[in-house]
Amino acid sequence: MVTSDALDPTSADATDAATAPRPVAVVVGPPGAGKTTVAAALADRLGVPFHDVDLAIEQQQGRSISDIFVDDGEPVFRELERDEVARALAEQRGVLALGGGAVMTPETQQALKGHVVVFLDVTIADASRRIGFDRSRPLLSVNPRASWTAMMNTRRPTYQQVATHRVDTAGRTPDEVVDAVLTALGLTATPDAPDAPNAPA
Ligand SMILES: Nc1ncnc2c1ncn2[C@@H]1O[C@H](COP(=O)(O)OP(=O)(O)OP(=O)(O)O)[C@@H](O)[C@H]1O
Ligand SMILES: O=C(O)C1=C[C@@H](O)[C@@H](O)[C@H](O)C1
Ligand SMILES: [Mg+2]
Repeated sequence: MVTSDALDPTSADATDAATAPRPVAVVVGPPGAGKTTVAAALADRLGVPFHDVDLAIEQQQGRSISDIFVDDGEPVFRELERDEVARALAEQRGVLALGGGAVMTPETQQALKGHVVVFLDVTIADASRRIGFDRSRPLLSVNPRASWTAMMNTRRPTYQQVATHRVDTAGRTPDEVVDAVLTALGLTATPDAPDAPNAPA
């Protein structure tokens, strides 16, 4: 399990309202930062559950995020997202990945206060290599590189404001990013988690 008592989801204080159990970490950042990939790998290393808000919305709605944007428009998606983030922050005890734009909703900025929030930083060069800008990202379907850059310029101050930790992903593999997150949070992987480097054979 995690080594920091303050962040241990199974700590004895878990029932105390003042120290209510929370996600070990909430991962934020723009499309292509690697939120889903890194949050899942981090959860594996720590031996805690992984929860992705984008995936949860798609499962709950029974349709893709692209379809929600096309059928109902972005404002409806943002309401669904706001509600799912609030639910996940209240219920999840593992590692949580938010959608790229979730932090721009004021209620979500408020809800993130007091949580451990990791901003995965990335440049346009790495983001475009990673995601290839296919049609599955509705906000990046026209002029993807220019749109991503404008989006990141607008959002960067908010990512920085909501985050308690920033981890640079440039030139790092997902496993190396996980190492950097663990170091930033002062945590070590649980030895018996299946993907821990020191897991028993
Ligand atoms: N550090 C990394 N180095 C190289 N490739 C990566 C890295 N992190 C993620 N990837 C790859 O980049 C792609 C996008 O990653 P991922 O879906 O995790 O990003 P995301 O931040 O969750 O994006 P979105 O906001 O669209 O959900 C995936 O194919 C993943 O394997
Ligand atoms: O950056 C964004 O605004 C988005 C990112 C994705 O994670 C999805 O939440 C959706 O495509 C919107
Ligand atoms: Mg994702």
